[in-house]
Amino acid sequence: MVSLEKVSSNRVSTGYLTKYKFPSSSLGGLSTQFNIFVPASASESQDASVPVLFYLAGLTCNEDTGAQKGGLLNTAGTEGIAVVFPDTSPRGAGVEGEDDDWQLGTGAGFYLNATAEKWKKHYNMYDLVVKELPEVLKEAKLGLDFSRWSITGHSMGGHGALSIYLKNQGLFKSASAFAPACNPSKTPWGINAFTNYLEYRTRSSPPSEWLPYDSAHLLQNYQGDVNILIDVGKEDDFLKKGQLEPETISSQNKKGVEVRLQDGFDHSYYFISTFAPEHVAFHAKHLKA
Ligand SMILES: N[C@@H](CCC(=O)N[C@@H](CSC=O)C(=O)NCC(=O)O)C(=O)O
Repeated sequence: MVSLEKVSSNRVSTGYLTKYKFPSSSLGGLSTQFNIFVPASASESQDASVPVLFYLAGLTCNEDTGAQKGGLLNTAGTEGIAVVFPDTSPRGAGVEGEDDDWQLGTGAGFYLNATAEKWKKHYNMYDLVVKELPEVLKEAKLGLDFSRWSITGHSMGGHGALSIYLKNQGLFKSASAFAPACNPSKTPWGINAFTNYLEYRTRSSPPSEWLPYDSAHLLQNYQGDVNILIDVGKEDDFLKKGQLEPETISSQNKKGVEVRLQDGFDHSYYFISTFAPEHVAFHAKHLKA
């Protein structure tokens, strides 16, 4: 039994946003924090259980960023969906250089399991999100139904949401992303992260060890139906700098994938909060089908 400690709780929308912390085995025993919004419908009757949406935030963010600025909770509340906001990396791992660069280390866990010696004890955000956190939440008996689970995220977190969805066929009902890094094995943030976090021996370019974390590659090789919604702002500086490459997804013309380019929007939470209600409604449709 994991010791889940309540840090704070705030009334919002139709329920409460509560912050918890617990020692994470995925993160080498380090304490990690997450926020969870639970709508009132989860506790109205003893056997009520609500569907779950995970929101994965981007570089330099933490468990508060999406909860406070994402604009997801009013629609989640009226739709009766719980929303979980994990942190973006371990904190205080003590790895040399982990606080030197905003694109690597603290705040930049890339939702993968590190295999390189230096990082592998603590930098396992993939296991935290996909395995450990759901188990901790099930044990806590908060009225969540993990047979109805969807995932979304922004930027690095959009990469996390799409790659986790595509790596785990059947686990999630739907995935969505705001300005995701779609092809990280070939774009600067991803190349930097994968070079550091992932041990690789292959001489291919990109190394084959990186491909299980590359959404464009995973979609290319995916057999079966998908439910994916992606929004990207046309005025996003990271789009212009080649970090996102949404055409590596849209050009595949897969049924069930919608990629929308939005006029005038940038990479910020103004963009995310504008489209967040539509993303929550998209997930609600699939979670309640
Ligand atoms: N400090 C950086 C910019 C960092 C940044 O823009 N982070 C984005 C996510 S980028 C991809 O994962 C973010 O969500 N920031 C939080 C916010 O509140 O906007 C720089 O120097 O460019």
